[in-house]
Amino acid sequence: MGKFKLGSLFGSSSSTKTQDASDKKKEHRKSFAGFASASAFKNKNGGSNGNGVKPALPAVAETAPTEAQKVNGEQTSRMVALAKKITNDTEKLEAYMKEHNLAMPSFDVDSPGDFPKLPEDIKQCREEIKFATKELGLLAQGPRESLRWGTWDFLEVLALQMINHFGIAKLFPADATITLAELQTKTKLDAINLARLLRMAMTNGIFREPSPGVIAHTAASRLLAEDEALQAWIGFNCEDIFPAAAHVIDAIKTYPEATSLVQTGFCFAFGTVSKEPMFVTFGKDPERARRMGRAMVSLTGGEGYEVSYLVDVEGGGYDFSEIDAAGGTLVDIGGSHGFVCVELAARYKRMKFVVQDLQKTVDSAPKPICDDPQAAERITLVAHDFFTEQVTKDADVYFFRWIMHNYSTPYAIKILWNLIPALKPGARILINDHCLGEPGSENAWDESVMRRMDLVMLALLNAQERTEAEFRELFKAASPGFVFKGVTRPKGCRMSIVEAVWQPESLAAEAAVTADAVDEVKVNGDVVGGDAVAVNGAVVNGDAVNETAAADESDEVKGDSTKGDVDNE
Ligand SMILES: C[S@@+](CC[C@H](N)C(=O)[O-])C[C@H]1O[C@@H](n2cnc3c(N)ncnc32)[C@H](O)[C@@H]1O
Repeated sequence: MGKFKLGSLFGSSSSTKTQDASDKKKEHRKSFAGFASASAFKNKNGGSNGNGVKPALPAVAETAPTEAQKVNGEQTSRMVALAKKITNDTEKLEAYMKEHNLAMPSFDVDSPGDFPKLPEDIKQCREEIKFATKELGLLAQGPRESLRWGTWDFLEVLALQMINHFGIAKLFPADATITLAELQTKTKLDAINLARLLRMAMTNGIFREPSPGVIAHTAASRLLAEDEALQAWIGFNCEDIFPAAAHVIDAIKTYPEATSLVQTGFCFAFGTVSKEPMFVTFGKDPERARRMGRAMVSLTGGEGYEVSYLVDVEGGGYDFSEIDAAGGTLVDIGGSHGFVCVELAARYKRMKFVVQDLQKTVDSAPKPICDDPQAAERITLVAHDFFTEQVTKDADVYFFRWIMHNYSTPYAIKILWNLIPALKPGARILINDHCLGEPGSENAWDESVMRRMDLVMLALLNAQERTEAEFRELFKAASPGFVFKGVTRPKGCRMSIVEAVWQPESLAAEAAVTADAVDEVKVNGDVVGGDAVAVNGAVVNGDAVNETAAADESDEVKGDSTKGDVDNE
Protein backbone atom coordinates (compact mmCIF):
# COMPACT_ATOMS: atom_id res chain seq x y z
CA MET A 1 0.00 0.00 0.00
CA GLY A 2 1.57 3.26 -1.10
CA LYS A 3 2.24 5.84 1.51
CA PHE A 4 2.18 9.40 0.32
CA LYS A 5 3.79 11.82 2.69
CA LEU A 6 2.57 15.31 2.07
CA GLY A 7 5.49 16.56 4.09
CA SER A 8 7.71 15.94 1.10
CA LEU A 9 5.84 18.63 -0.76
CA PHE A 10 6.85 21.13 1.79
CA GLY A 11 10.50 20.94 1.01
CA SER A 12 12.01 18.98 3.87
CA SER A 13 15.47 20.33 3.16
CA SER A 14 18.22 20.40 5.72
CA SER A 15 17.51 24.05 6.41
CA THR A 16 13.92 23.16 7.20
CA LYS A 17 15.17 20.66 9.75
CA THR A 18 16.81 23.45 11.69
CA GLN A 19 13.61 25.42 11.96
CA ASP A 20 11.62 25.26 15.11
CA ALA A 21 8.20 23.63 15.18
CA SER A 22 6.34 26.88 14.65
CA ASP A 23 8.38 27.79 11.60
CA LYS A 24 7.77 24.35 10.18
CA LYS A 25 4.06 24.90 10.52
CA LYS A 26 4.32 28.19 8.68
CA GLU A 27 6.35 26.42 6.04
CA HIS A 28 3.42 24.10 5.56
CA ARG A 29 1.26 26.99 4.50
CA LYS A 30 4.01 28.75 2.57
CA SER A 31 4.75 25.80 0.35
CA PHE A 32 1.44 26.35 -1.39
CA ALA A 33 1.67 30.10 -1.44
CA GLY A 34 3.18 30.25 -4.90
CA PHE A 35 5.37 33.23 -4.21
CA ALA A 36 5.92 35.14 -7.38
CA SER A 37 9.29 34.75 -8.98
CA ALA A 38 11.53 37.77 -9.12
CA SER A 39 11.08 37.91 -12.86
CA ALA A 40 7.37 38.29 -12.38
CA PHE A 41 7.95 41.62 -10.75
CA LYS A 42 10.21 42.94 -13.45
CA ASN A 43 7.60 43.84 -16.00
CA LYS A 44 4.86 44.54 -13.53
CA ASN A 45 4.26 48.13 -14.43
CA GLY A 46 3.93 47.45 -18.08
CA GLY A 47 2.37 44.03 -17.72
CA SER A 48 -1.13 43.00 -18.51
CA ASN A 49 -3.29 40.10 -17.50
CA GLY A 50 -4.96 37.64 -19.81
CA ASN A 51 -7.70 40.18 -20.35
CA GLY A 52 -5.24 42.67 -21.76
CA VAL A 53 -5.91 45.10 -18.95
CA LYS A 54 -3.04 47.21 -17.75
CA PRO A 55 -2.77 47.63 -14.02
CA ALA A 56 -3.39 51.28 -13.27
CA LEU A 57 -2.10 51.27 -9.73
CA PRO A 58 1.45 50.00 -9.70
CA ALA A 59 2.23 47.99 -6.62
CA VAL A 60 5.72 49.51 -6.64
CA ALA A 61 6.31 53.20 -7.23
CA GLU A 62 7.56 53.85 -10.72
CA THR A 63 11.02 55.20 -11.18
CA ALA A 64 11.21 55.23 -14.96
CA PRO A 65 8.88 57.36 -17.05
CA THR A 66 5.85 55.45 -18.24
CA GLU A 67 3.23 56.04 -20.85
CA ALA A 68 1.07 57.70 -18.22
CA GLN A 69 3.82 60.16 -17.45
CA LYS A 70 4.14 61.36 -21.00
CA VAL A 71 1.23 63.57 -21.82
CA ASN A 72 1.26 65.30 -25.20
CA GLY A 73 4.89 64.36 -25.53
CA GLU A 74 5.80 66.30 -22.39
CA GLN A 75 7.47 64.78 -19.41
CA THR A 76 5.38 65.41 -16.37
CA SER A 77 5.01 64.20 -12.81
CA ARG A 78 3.03 61.08 -12.06
CA MET A 79 0.47 63.14 -10.19
CA VAL A 80 -0.17 65.50 -13.08
CA ALA A 81 -0.26 62.59 -15.52
CA LEU A 82 -2.87 60.90 -13.36
CA ALA A 83 -4.91 64.08 -13.03
CA LYS A 84 -4.89 64.54 -16.81
CA LYS A 85 -5.85 60.93 -17.30
CA ILE A 86 -8.73 61.29 -14.86
CA THR A 87 -9.95 64.39 -16.73
CA ASN A 88 -9.64 62.66 -20.06
CA ASP A 89 -11.47 59.50 -19.04
CA THR A 90 -14.12 61.43 -17.13
CA GLU A 91 -14.85 63.58 -20.16
CA LYS A 92 -15.25 60.48 -22.32
CA LEU A 93 -17.57 58.89 -19.78
CA GLU A 94 -19.61 62.06 -19.49
CA ALA A 95 -19.87 62.45 -23.26
CA TYR A 96 -21.19 58.89 -23.57
CA MET A 97 -23.71 59.41 -20.78
CA LYS A 98 -24.97 62.65 -22.32
CA GLU A 99 -25.15 61.20 -25.80
CA HIS A 100 -27.31 58.35 -24.50
CA ASN A 101 -29.42 60.49 -22.20
CA LEU A 102 -28.18 58.62 -19.15
CA ALA A 103 -28.35 60.07 -15.66
CA MET A 104 -25.03 61.53 -14.60
CA PRO A 105 -23.57 60.03 -11.42
CA SER A 106 -24.63 61.96 -8.39
CA PHE A 107 -25.24 61.55 -4.67
CA ASP A 108 -28.78 62.72 -5.21
CA VAL A 109 -31.42 60.43 -3.75
CA ASP A 110 -32.94 59.78 -7.17
CA SER A 111 -29.68 58.81 -8.82
CA PRO A 112 -29.43 55.21 -10.03
CA GLY A 113 -27.73 52.74 -7.74
CA ASP A 114 -25.62 51.35 -10.56
CA PHE A 115 -24.12 52.46 -13.81
CA PRO A 116 -25.94 51.07 -16.84
CA LYS A 117 -24.16 48.43 -18.91
CA LEU A 118 -21.49 50.36 -20.77
CA PRO A 119 -19.65 49.49 -23.96
CA GLU A 120 -16.20 48.03 -23.36
CA ASP A 121 -14.18 51.22 -24.06
CA ILE A 122 -16.38 53.40 -21.85
CA LYS A 123 -16.41 50.76 -19.14
CA GLN A 124 -12.63 50.84 -19.31
CA CYS A 125 -12.65 54.65 -18.87
CA ARG A 126 -14.76 54.24 -15.77
CA GLU A 127 -12.38 51.63 -14.38
CA GLU A 128 -9.39 53.84 -15.11
CA ILE A 129 -11.01 56.75 -13.27
CA LYS A 130 -11.42 54.54 -10.19
CA PHE A 131 -7.81 53.32 -10.25
CA ALA A 132 -6.28 56.66 -11.09
CA THR A 133 -8.19 58.57 -8.42
CA LYS A 134 -7.08 56.04 -5.84
CA GLU A 135 -3.47 56.31 -6.89
CA LEU A 136 -3.58 60.08 -7.07
CA GLY A 137 -5.15 60.18 -3.63
CA LEU A 138 -2.40 58.01 -2.19
CA LEU A 139 0.28 60.16 -3.77
CA ALA A 140 -1.34 63.35 -2.54
CA GLN A 141 -1.56 61.95 0.99
CA GLY A 142 1.97 60.62 1.06
CA PRO A 143 2.95 57.33 2.68
CA ARG A 144 2.86 58.32 6.35
CA GLU A 145 -0.50 60.01 6.15
CA SER A 146 -2.07 57.28 4.05
CA LEU A 147 -0.88 54.62 6.49
CA ARG A 148 -1.92 56.57 9.53
CA TRP A 149 -5.42 57.34 8.37
CA GLY A 150 -5.90 54.27 6.23
CA THR A 151 -5.79 52.28 9.44
CA TRP A 152 -8.98 54.01 10.48
CA ASP A 153 -11.02 52.68 7.58
CA PHE A 154 -12.60 50.17 9.94
CA LEU A 155 -14.37 53.04 11.67
CA GLU A 156 -16.23 53.74 8.47
CA VAL A 157 -17.23 50.09 8.55
CA LEU A 158 -18.34 50.55 12.16
CA ALA A 159 -20.67 53.40 11.20
CA LEU A 160 -22.08 51.42 8.29
CA GLN A 161 -22.50 48.35 10.47
CA MET A 162 -24.52 50.26 13.07
CA ILE A 163 -26.67 52.09 10.54
CA ASN A 164 -27.41 48.86 8.73
CA HIS A 165 -27.96 46.83 11.89
CA PHE A 166 -30.44 49.33 13.33
CA GLY A 167 -32.13 49.81 9.97
CA ILE A 168 -31.79 53.61 10.22
CA ALA A 169 -32.23 54.15 6.48
CA LYS A 170 -35.67 52.55 6.56
CA LEU A 171 -36.98 54.84 9.26
CA PHE A 172 -38.01 57.71 6.99
CA PRO A 173 -39.11 57.87 3.37
CA ALA A 174 -36.63 58.42 0.59
CA ASP A 175 -38.26 61.66 -0.52
CA ALA A 176 -38.60 63.16 2.97
CA THR A 177 -36.33 64.75 5.52
CA ILE A 178 -36.39 64.07 9.23
CA THR A 179 -34.93 65.85 12.21
CA LEU A 180 -32.37 64.03 14.27
CA ALA A 181 -34.66 64.38 17.27
CA GLU A 182 -37.53 62.65 15.51
CA LEU A 183 -35.31 59.99 14.01
CA GLN A 184 -33.96 59.22 17.44
CA THR A 185 -37.44 58.41 18.73
CA LYS A 186 -37.64 55.65 16.14
CA THR A 187 -34.40 53.87 17.09
CA LYS A 188 -32.77 52.20 20.05
CA LEU A 189 -29.76 54.46 19.58
CA ASP A 190 -29.41 57.47 21.83
CA ALA A 191 -29.21 60.93 20.31
CA ILE A 192 -25.43 61.26 20.52
CA ASN A 193 -24.68 57.88 18.99
CA LEU A 194 -27.24 58.31 16.25
CA ALA A 195 -25.83 61.69 15.23
CA ARG A 196 -22.18 60.65 15.33
CA LEU A 197 -22.78 57.51 13.27
CA LEU A 198 -24.82 59.35 10.67
CA ARG A 199 -22.27 62.14 10.40
CA MET A 200 -19.48 59.63 9.98
CA ALA A 201 -21.44 57.90 7.22
CA MET A 202 -22.11 61.25 5.54
CA THR A 203 -18.39 61.57 4.88
CA ASN A 204 -18.93 58.67 2.46
CA GLY A 205 -22.04 60.02 0.76
CA ILE A 206 -24.44 58.01 2.93
CA PHE A 207 -27.18 60.42 4.10
CA ARG A 208 -26.76 64.17 4.10
CA GLU A 209 -27.64 67.01 6.43
CA PRO A 210 -29.14 69.79 4.33
CA SER A 211 -29.52 72.01 7.41
CA PRO A 212 -28.27 71.46 10.96
CA GLY A 213 -30.09 68.58 12.63
CA VAL A 214 -32.09 67.68 9.53
CA ILE A 215 -31.32 64.41 7.77
CA ALA A 216 -32.05 63.54 4.15
CA HIS A 217 -31.38 60.49 2.03
CA THR A 218 -28.76 60.16 -0.67
CA ALA A 219 -28.62 57.55 -3.42
CA ALA A 220 -26.51 55.34 -1.14
CA SER A 221 -28.72 55.63 1.96
CA ARG A 222 -31.74 54.94 -0.21
CA LEU A 223 -30.14 51.66 -1.29
CA LEU A 224 -29.60 50.82 2.37
CA ALA A 225 -33.34 51.26 2.83
CA GLU A 226 -34.51 49.40 -0.24
CA ASP A 227 -32.05 46.74 -1.35
CA GLU A 228 -32.43 43.67 0.85
CA ALA A 229 -29.58 41.75 -0.73
CA LEU A 230 -27.28 44.70 -0.12
CA GLN A 231 -28.45 44.99 3.48
CA ALA A 232 -27.65 41.31 3.91
CA TRP A 233 -24.26 41.79 2.28
CA ILE A 234 -23.40 44.62 4.66
CA GLY A 235 -24.74 42.68 7.64
CA PHE A 236 -22.76 39.54 6.77
CA ASN A 237 -19.60 41.52 6.16
CA CYS A 238 -19.86 43.83 9.15
CA GLU A 239 -21.19 41.38 11.70
CA ASP A 240 -19.59 38.09 10.66
CA ILE A 241 -16.52 38.80 8.56
CA PHE A 242 -15.42 41.98 10.36
CA PRO A 243 -15.14 40.26 13.80
CA ALA A 244 -13.62 37.19 12.15
CA ALA A 245 -10.98 39.36 10.47
CA ALA A 246 -10.21 41.08 13.76
CA HIS A 247 -9.41 37.65 15.27
CA VAL A 248 -7.18 36.28 12.52
CA ILE A 249 -4.18 37.44 14.49
CA ASP A 250 -5.23 35.26 17.47
CA ALA A 251 -5.91 32.32 15.18
CA ILE A 252 -2.60 32.56 13.37
CA LYS A 253 -0.56 33.12 16.51
CA THR A 254 -2.14 30.07 18.09
CA TYR A 255 -2.25 27.89 14.97
CA PRO A 256 0.27 29.25 12.46
CA GLU A 257 -0.47 26.55 9.89
CA ALA A 258 -3.96 28.03 9.46
CA THR A 259 -5.62 25.16 7.64
CA SER A 260 -8.30 23.91 10.01
CA LEU A 261 -11.96 24.87 9.70
CA VAL A 262 -12.20 25.03 13.49
CA GLN A 263 -9.16 27.21 14.18
CA THR A 264 -10.18 30.24 12.17
CA GLY A 265 -10.51 33.92 13.00
CA PHE A 266 -14.25 33.27 12.83
CA CYS A 267 -14.01 30.54 15.48
CA PHE A 268 -11.92 32.79 17.74
CA ALA A 269 -14.38 35.66 17.28
CA PHE A 270 -17.41 33.58 18.13
CA GLY A 271 -16.06 31.20 20.75
CA THR A 272 -16.13 28.05 18.64
CA VAL A 273 -12.44 27.16 18.45
CA SER A 274 -11.99 23.39 18.17
CA LYS A 275 -15.76 23.02 18.43
CA GLU A 276 -17.36 23.67 15.08
CA PRO A 277 -16.70 25.23 11.66
CA MET A 278 -18.49 28.39 10.59
CA PHE A 279 -20.98 26.36 8.56
CA VAL A 280 -22.20 24.60 11.68
CA THR A 281 -22.49 27.84 13.63
CA PHE A 282 -24.62 29.27 10.83
CA GLY A 283 -26.68 26.10 10.63
CA LYS A 284 -27.75 26.69 14.23
CA ASP A 285 -28.85 30.26 13.52
CA PRO A 286 -31.30 30.39 10.61
CA GLU A 287 -31.47 34.21 10.50
CA ARG A 288 -27.73 34.54 10.23
CA ALA A 289 -27.53 31.77 7.68
CA ARG A 290 -30.26 33.37 5.60
CA ARG A 291 -28.38 36.67 5.71
CA MET A 292 -25.28 35.01 4.35
CA GLY A 293 -27.28 33.34 1.57
CA ARG A 294 -28.74 36.69 0.54
CA ALA A 295 -25.38 38.39 0.81
CA MET A 296 -24.04 35.97 -1.75
CA VAL A 297 -26.86 36.90 -4.10
CA SER A 298 -25.69 40.49 -3.85
CA LEU A 299 -22.07 39.54 -4.51
CA THR A 300 -22.52 37.16 -7.37
CA GLY A 301 -25.28 39.10 -9.04
CA GLY A 302 -22.57 41.58 -9.91
CA GLU A 303 -20.64 41.87 -13.13
CA GLY A 304 -17.85 39.39 -13.66
CA TYR A 305 -19.43 36.34 -12.02
CA GLU A 306 -22.22 35.34 -14.40
CA VAL A 307 -22.44 31.67 -15.45
CA SER A 308 -22.78 32.90 -19.04
CA TYR A 309 -19.00 33.45 -19.07
CA LEU A 310 -18.47 29.72 -18.65
CA VAL A 311 -20.96 28.87 -21.37
CA ASP A 312 -19.92 31.50 -23.91
CA VAL A 313 -17.21 29.64 -25.82
CA GLU A 314 -16.69 32.56 -28.21
CA GLY A 315 -15.92 34.81 -25.24
CA GLY A 316 -13.43 32.35 -23.75
CA GLY A 317 -15.80 29.98 -21.95
CA TYR A 318 -15.12 26.25 -21.85
CA ASP A 319 -15.82 24.29 -25.01
CA PHE A 320 -17.76 21.11 -24.21
CA SER A 321 -18.72 20.38 -27.83
CA GLU A 322 -16.60 17.23 -28.07
CA ILE A 323 -18.25 15.81 -24.98
CA ASP A 324 -21.64 16.94 -26.24
CA ALA A 325 -21.12 15.24 -29.59
CA ALA A 326 -20.42 11.98 -27.77
CA GLY A 327 -23.44 12.43 -25.47
CA GLY A 328 -21.05 12.53 -22.50
CA THR A 329 -21.75 13.35 -18.85
CA LEU A 330 -20.77 16.28 -16.64
CA VAL A 331 -21.06 16.02 -12.86
CA ASP A 332 -21.49 19.37 -11.09
CA ILE A 333 -20.22 18.65 -7.58
CA GLY A 334 -21.70 20.96 -4.94
CA GLY A 335 -23.83 22.21 -7.81
CA SER A 336 -26.60 23.61 -5.63
CA HIS A 337 -29.89 23.63 -7.57
CA GLY A 338 -28.21 22.98 -10.88
CA PHE A 339 -28.38 26.45 -12.42
CA VAL A 340 -24.99 25.98 -14.10
CA CYS A 341 -26.12 22.74 -15.72
CA VAL A 342 -29.36 24.37 -16.81
CA GLU A 343 -27.37 27.00 -18.71
CA LEU A 344 -25.01 24.41 -20.16
CA ALA A 345 -27.91 22.19 -21.22
CA ALA A 346 -29.44 25.10 -23.11
CA ARG A 347 -26.34 25.27 -25.30
CA TYR A 348 -25.33 21.60 -25.43
CA LYS A 349 -28.27 19.49 -26.55
CA ARG A 350 -26.88 15.97 -26.19
CA MET A 351 -24.80 16.08 -23.01
CA LYS A 352 -26.14 14.67 -19.77
CA PHE A 353 -25.70 16.34 -16.41
CA VAL A 354 -25.59 15.12 -12.82
CA VAL A 355 -25.94 17.79 -10.14
CA GLN A 356 -24.67 16.63 -6.78
CA ASP A 357 -25.28 18.40 -3.51
CA LEU A 358 -26.30 17.59 0.02
CA GLN A 359 -29.60 15.81 0.51
CA LYS A 360 -31.62 18.78 1.67
CA THR A 361 -30.34 20.97 -1.12
CA VAL A 362 -31.33 18.34 -3.64
CA ASP A 363 -34.74 18.02 -1.98
CA SER A 364 -35.36 21.75 -2.19
CA ALA A 365 -34.42 22.06 -5.87
CA PRO A 366 -37.15 23.22 -8.24
CA LYS A 367 -39.09 20.49 -10.00
CA PRO A 368 -38.79 20.38 -12.91
CA ILE A 369 -35.33 21.85 -12.71
CA CYS A 370 -36.06 24.20 -15.62
CA ASP A 371 -38.82 25.05 -18.06
CA ASP A 372 -37.21 23.45 -21.08
CA PRO A 373 -38.17 19.73 -21.01
CA GLN A 374 -35.41 18.81 -23.46
CA ALA A 375 -32.85 20.20 -20.98
CA ALA A 376 -34.64 19.05 -17.83
CA GLU A 377 -34.73 15.40 -18.88
CA ARG A 378 -30.94 15.42 -19.23
CA ILE A 379 -30.28 16.84 -15.74
CA THR A 380 -30.37 14.52 -12.73
CA LEU A 381 -30.01 15.64 -9.13
CA VAL A 382 -28.19 13.28 -6.79
CA ALA A 383 -27.53 13.61 -3.08
CA HIS A 384 -23.82 13.22 -2.52
CA ASP A 385 -21.34 14.48 0.08
CA PHE A 386 -18.07 15.36 -1.63
CA PHE A 387 -16.14 14.25 1.43
CA THR A 388 -17.18 10.70 0.57
CA GLU A 389 -16.28 8.52 -2.41
CA GLN A 390 -17.70 9.75 -5.71
CA VAL A 391 -20.86 7.84 -6.64
CA THR A 392 -21.20 8.83 -10.30
CA LYS A 393 -18.67 6.64 -12.07
CA ASP A 394 -17.06 7.11 -15.48
CA ALA A 395 -18.33 10.61 -16.20
CA ASP A 396 -16.47 12.77 -18.71
CA VAL A 397 -16.25 15.90 -16.57
CA TYR A 398 -16.22 16.49 -12.82
CA PHE A 399 -16.90 20.16 -12.23
CA PHE A 400 -16.44 22.25 -9.08
CA ARG A 401 -17.66 25.84 -9.05
CA TRP A 402 -16.98 27.92 -5.95
CA ILE A 403 -16.08 24.80 -3.99
CA MET A 404 -12.30 24.52 -3.72
CA HIS A 405 -11.80 28.08 -2.49
CA ASN A 406 -13.83 27.18 0.59
CA TYR A 407 -11.21 24.68 1.69
CA SER A 408 -7.58 24.72 2.69
CA THR A 409 -5.27 22.36 0.88
CA PRO A 410 -5.70 19.25 3.06
CA TYR A 411 -9.48 19.35 2.65
CA ALA A 412 -9.22 20.15 -1.05
CA ILE A 413 -6.93 17.17 -1.53
CA LYS A 414 -9.46 14.98 0.20
CA ILE A 415 -12.19 16.19 -2.15
CA LEU A 416 -10.01 15.31 -5.14
CA TRP A 417 -9.06 11.93 -3.70
CA ASN A 418 -12.68 11.03 -3.43
CA LEU A 419 -13.03 11.30 -7.18
CA ILE A 420 -10.33 8.80 -7.97
CA PRO A 421 -12.27 5.53 -7.66
CA ALA A 422 -14.86 6.90 -10.12
CA LEU A 423 -12.49 8.27 -12.74
CA LYS A 424 -12.02 6.75 -16.16
CA PRO A 425 -8.86 7.57 -18.12
CA GLY A 426 -9.24 10.96 -19.77
CA ALA A 427 -11.87 12.22 -17.34
CA ARG A 428 -11.60 15.99 -16.99
CA ILE A 429 -11.63 17.79 -13.67
CA LEU A 430 -12.65 21.43 -13.95
CA ILE A 431 -12.41 23.93 -11.12
CA ASN A 432 -14.23 27.20 -11.65
CA ASP A 433 -12.83 29.62 -9.07
CA HIS A 434 -10.77 32.78 -8.87
CA CYS A 435 -7.21 32.14 -9.96
CA LEU A 436 -4.86 34.72 -8.49
CA GLY A 437 -2.39 36.23 -10.91
CA GLU A 438 1.03 37.67 -10.28
CA PRO A 439 0.84 40.81 -8.16
CA GLY A 440 -0.09 43.74 -10.36
CA SER A 441 -1.16 41.66 -13.33
CA GLU A 442 -4.89 42.38 -12.89
CA ASN A 443 -6.56 45.70 -13.29
CA ALA A 444 -6.39 47.33 -9.88
CA TRP A 445 -10.07 46.81 -9.09
CA ASP A 446 -10.19 43.09 -9.89
CA GLU A 447 -6.94 42.56 -8.08
CA SER A 448 -8.30 44.26 -5.02
CA VAL A 449 -11.59 42.30 -5.09
CA MET A 450 -9.81 38.97 -5.53
CA ARG A 451 -7.20 39.61 -2.87
CA ARG A 452 -9.84 40.77 -0.42
CA MET A 453 -11.87 37.63 -1.17
CA ASP A 454 -8.74 35.60 -0.45
CA LEU A 455 -8.47 37.19 3.00
CA VAL A 456 -12.17 36.65 3.64
CA MET A 457 -11.59 32.96 2.98
CA LEU A 458 -8.74 33.04 5.49
CA ALA A 459 -10.78 34.79 8.17
CA LEU A 460 -13.83 32.57 7.85
CA LEU A 461 -12.50 29.16 6.85
CA ASN A 462 -8.71 29.14 6.80
CA ALA A 463 -9.30 28.61 3.09
CA GLN A 464 -7.85 30.46 0.16
CA GLU A 465 -8.04 31.62 -3.39
CA ARG A 466 -5.28 29.95 -5.40
CA THR A 467 -2.71 30.84 -8.00
CA GLU A 468 -2.14 28.66 -11.03
CA ALA A 469 0.93 27.21 -9.31
CA GLU A 470 -1.15 26.41 -6.26
CA PHE A 471 -3.79 24.64 -8.32
CA ARG A 472 -1.04 22.69 -10.04
CA GLU A 473 0.39 21.73 -6.65
CA LEU A 474 -3.03 20.79 -5.38
CA PHE A 475 -3.62 18.30 -8.16
CA LYS A 476 -0.09 16.99 -7.84
CA ALA A 477 -0.52 16.53 -4.11
CA ALA A 478 -3.78 14.66 -4.63
CA SER A 479 -2.27 12.25 -7.14
CA PRO A 480 0.21 12.21 -10.00
CA GLY A 481 -2.66 10.68 -11.96
CA PHE A 482 -4.14 14.19 -12.21
CA VAL A 483 -2.32 15.79 -15.12
CA PHE A 484 -2.59 19.54 -14.92
CA LYS A 485 -3.67 21.14 -18.19
CA GLY A 486 -3.75 24.81 -17.32
CA VAL A 487 -5.99 27.74 -16.58
CA THR A 488 -8.17 29.82 -18.89
CA ARG A 489 -10.23 32.86 -18.12
CA PRO A 490 -13.12 34.24 -20.13
CA LYS A 491 -12.70 37.88 -21.05
CA GLY A 492 -14.36 40.17 -18.51
CA CYS A 493 -14.86 37.36 -16.00
CA ARG A 494 -13.15 37.26 -12.63
CA MET A 495 -13.38 33.49 -12.42
CA SER A 496 -11.02 31.11 -14.14
CA ILE A 497 -11.41 27.57 -15.41
CA VAL A 498 -8.71 25.28 -14.08
CA GLU A 499 -8.35 21.94 -15.82
CA ALA A 500 -6.72 18.63 -15.07
CA VAL A 501 -7.16 15.29 -16.78
CA TRP A 502 -7.09 11.90 -15.10
CA GLN A 503 -4.33 9.83 -16.68
CA PRO A 504 -3.75 6.79 -14.53
CA GLU A 505 -0.75 5.81 -16.64
CA SER A 506 1.02 8.81 -15.07
CA LEU A 507 0.82 6.98 -11.79
CA ALA A 508 3.30 4.43 -12.99
CA ALA A 509 5.90 7.11 -13.39
CA GLU A 510 5.69 8.05 -9.76
CA ALA A 511 4.71 6.15 -6.66
CA ALA A 512 1.23 4.75 -7.19
CA VAL A 513 -1.27 6.76 -5.27
CA THR A 514 -4.96 6.05 -5.32
CA ALA A 515 -7.71 6.88 -2.95
CA ASP A 516 -7.59 3.33 -1.63
CA ALA A 517 -3.86 3.33 -1.37
CA VAL A 518 -3.70 6.52 0.62
CA ASP A 519 -4.36 5.52 4.13
CA GLU A 520 -1.98 7.75 5.95
CA VAL A 521 -1.00 11.17 4.80
CA LYS A 522 0.43 13.45 7.39
CA VAL A 523 0.23 17.19 7.42
CA ASN A 524 2.15 18.65 10.30
CA GLY A 525 1.61 15.55 12.28
CA ASP A 526 -2.10 15.28 11.56
CA VAL A 527 -3.37 12.44 9.49
CA VAL A 528 -5.11 13.43 6.27
CA GLY A 529 -6.64 10.86 4.02
CA GLY A 530 -7.80 7.33 4.23
CA ASP A 531 -10.44 6.55 6.79
CA ALA A 532 -9.18 8.63 9.65
CA VAL A 533 -8.79 12.08 8.28
CA ALA A 534 -7.87 14.87 10.58
CA VAL A 535 -6.38 18.21 9.78
CA ASN A 536 -4.93 20.06 12.71
CA GLY A 537 -7.61 18.72 14.92
CA ALA A 538 -10.47 19.22 12.50
CA VAL A 539 -11.81 15.93 11.32
CA VAL A 540 -12.28 15.87 7.58
CA ASN A 541 -14.74 13.31 6.35
CA GLY A 542 -15.56 12.60 9.93
CA ASP A 543 -17.92 14.21 12.35
CA ALA A 544 -16.89 17.79 11.83
CA VAL A 545 -17.39 17.67 8.14
CA ASN A 546 -20.59 15.77 8.48
CA GLU A 547 -21.75 18.50 10.80
CA THR A 548 -20.69 20.94 8.16
CA ALA A 549 -22.79 19.07 5.71
CA ALA A 550 -25.73 19.18 8.08
CA ALA A 551 -25.38 22.92 8.32
CA ASP A 552 -25.06 23.27 4.60
CA GLU A 553 -28.33 21.55 4.20
CA SER A 554 -30.25 24.29 5.94
CA ASP A 555 -32.65 26.04 3.61
CA GLU A 556 -31.73 29.31 5.20
CA VAL A 557 -28.09 28.74 4.46
CA LYS A 558 -28.96 27.94 0.90
CA GLY A 559 -30.52 31.34 0.47
CA ASP A 560 -31.27 31.96 -3.14
CA SER A 561 -28.58 29.69 -4.39
CA THR A 562 -30.66 28.89 -7.42
CA LYS A 563 -29.82 32.32 -8.69
CA GLY A 564 -26.17 31.58 -8.90
CA ASP A 565 -25.06 32.88 -5.58
CA VAL A 566 -22.01 31.45 -4.03
CA ASP A 567 -20.55 30.72 -0.67
CA ASN A 568 -23.94 30.11 0.72
CA GLU A 569 -22.67 27.29 2.76
C1 LIG B 1 -20.37 27.96 -2.51
S1 LIG B 1 -21.71 26.98 -2.96
C2 LIG B 1 -21.43 26.74 -4.67
C3 LIG B 1 -22.66 26.39 -5.39
C4 LIG B 1 -22.52 26.30 -6.89
N1 LIG B 1 -21.50 25.36 -7.28
C5 LIG B 1 -22.22 27.68 -7.49
O1 LIG B 1 -21.44 27.76 -8.41
O2 LIG B 1 -22.80 28.67 -7.03
C6 LIG B 1 -21.23 25.47 -2.25
C7 LIG B 1 -22.20 24.37 -2.51
O3 LIG B 1 -21.61 23.16 -2.02
C8 LIG B 1 -22.59 22.44 -1.32
N2 LIG B 1 -21.89 21.62 -0.34
C9 LIG B 1 -21.29 22.00 0.81
N3 LIG B 1 -20.73 20.96 1.40
C10 LIG B 1 -20.95 19.90 0.62
C11 LIG B 1 -20.59 18.54 0.69
N4 LIG B 1 -19.88 18.10 1.72
N5 LIG B 1 -20.98 17.73 -0.31
C12 LIG B 1 -21.70 18.19 -1.34
N6 LIG B 1 -22.06 19.47 -1.48
C13 LIG B 1 -21.70 20.31 -0.50
C14 LIG B 1 -23.48 23.48 -0.71
O4 LIG B 1 -24.74 22.96 -0.36
C15 LIG B 1 -23.52 24.52 -1.82
O5 LIG B 1 -24.56 24.26 -2.72
